[in-house]
Amino acid sequence: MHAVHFGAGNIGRGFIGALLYQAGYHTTFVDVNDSIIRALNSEEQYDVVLAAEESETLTVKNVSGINSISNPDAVMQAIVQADIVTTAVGPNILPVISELIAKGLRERLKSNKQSLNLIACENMVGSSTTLKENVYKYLADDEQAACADMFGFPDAAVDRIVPNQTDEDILQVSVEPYYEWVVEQTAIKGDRPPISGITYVNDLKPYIERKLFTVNTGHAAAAYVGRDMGYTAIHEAVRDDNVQAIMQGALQESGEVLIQTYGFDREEHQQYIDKIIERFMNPYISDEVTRVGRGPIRKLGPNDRLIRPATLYMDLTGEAPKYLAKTIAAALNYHTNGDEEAVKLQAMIAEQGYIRTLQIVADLEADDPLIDIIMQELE
Ligand SMILES: NC(=O)c1ccc[n+]([C@@H]2O[C@H](COP(=O)([O-])OP(=O)(O)OC[C@H]3O[C@@H](n4cnc5c(N)ncnc54)[C@H](O)[C@@H]3O)[C@@H](O)[C@H]2O)c1
Ligand SMILES: O=P(O)(O)OC[C@@H](O)[C@@H](O)[C@H](O)[C@H](O)CO
Repeated sequence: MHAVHFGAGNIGRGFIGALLYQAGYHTTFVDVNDSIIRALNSEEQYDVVLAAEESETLTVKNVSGINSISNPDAVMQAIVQADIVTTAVGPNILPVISELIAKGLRERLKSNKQSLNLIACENMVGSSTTLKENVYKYLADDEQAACADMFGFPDAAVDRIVPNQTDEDILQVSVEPYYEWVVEQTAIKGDRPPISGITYVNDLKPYIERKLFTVNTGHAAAAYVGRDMGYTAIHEAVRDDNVQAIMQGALQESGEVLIQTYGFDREEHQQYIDKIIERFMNPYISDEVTRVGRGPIRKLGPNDRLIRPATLYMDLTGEAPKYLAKTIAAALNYHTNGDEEAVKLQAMIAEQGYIRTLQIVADLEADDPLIDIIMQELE
């Protein structure tokens, strides 16, 4: 079996690649980072190290790589032959890889009559659906119709904390032991990919929203409030009582939204929150606040981990989402020169002020009450 995976980064190598290997696939990683691609082709394997008191190492074999900038034709051919295509490149990169995927699918329609599933493993609601919409922009109407018959784009939720890597072996990845990969089975074409680590569900929405509005909401609170208070690592930030109080408060608010929307059991949801906070505290992982806070404009988007639960909380309870608002305020104050979006956000604020910037990035109406609530917290 052959897998093509776009994005040989932290989660690509540390999670998806590992599960594909364990399921018996040869994985061709597609990336623009030439050092990683060269290393994959020369080593043909890499280590995934579980960051825990009793560390374990899995050697992921049967891997190779293609640089999509220098060898796009090889990527197209790999898509023609593939049994599954996955991505973990970041939501902003999905439009960038879509043209090449469209070319690969067009080529495949001519010679390979097997169905294919393409699963985007990005932290967003509707990642594979977004990939599909972008891929279809490059296909004519008749090609789209043929693709709709043959190719599935099941949405997915992926959860495993994989920090930026520091080992001198550029392929080695240190990961937390926990993982969850949930895939929407109703959108699958042909047989379900035989990957034992995947949980197939009929309705993905509760799973992706529970993950995004708990793991990622809590993580964002720790990162933005932690950064504001001078912390560099997540496990240190979450040990600060002030950070902890805001993060816990934000998770109670997003939890209320999830419980009211999906009918989750209150006690079980609290256990889910507690487990996640324990994961953030893992002393064997050093996760930088700048990785977790990366892309603040994306994270302040209307459907992302902060604005969406805050809006729903107001709608459902009629109350102010005080702790989510504190986190959003900290996100608006997020400064770091190494992050293009953080620099852009601060330039927008300097030029247009907080209120207008928030309206633009969060797509809020000028009279949305959330704006005032956030501004009060900002002060
Ligand atoms: N790291 C985590 O803890 C984690 C967990 C769950 C989900 N995710 C999601 O996985 C995705 C990737 O995150 P990450 O942490 O692995 O980031 P990362 O930066 O480590 O990896 C992204 C990879 O994509 C590559 N890339 C960039 N442009 C590309 C292009 N045009 N074609 C092919 N490859 C390209 C980069 O070179 C990099 O290797 C994001 O959507 C993230 O939200 C991450
Ligand atoms: O990947 P992002 O930028 O959407 O979010 C940063 C982290 O919260 C995220 O990568 C988590 O580590 C991951 O979602 C855990 O499953």
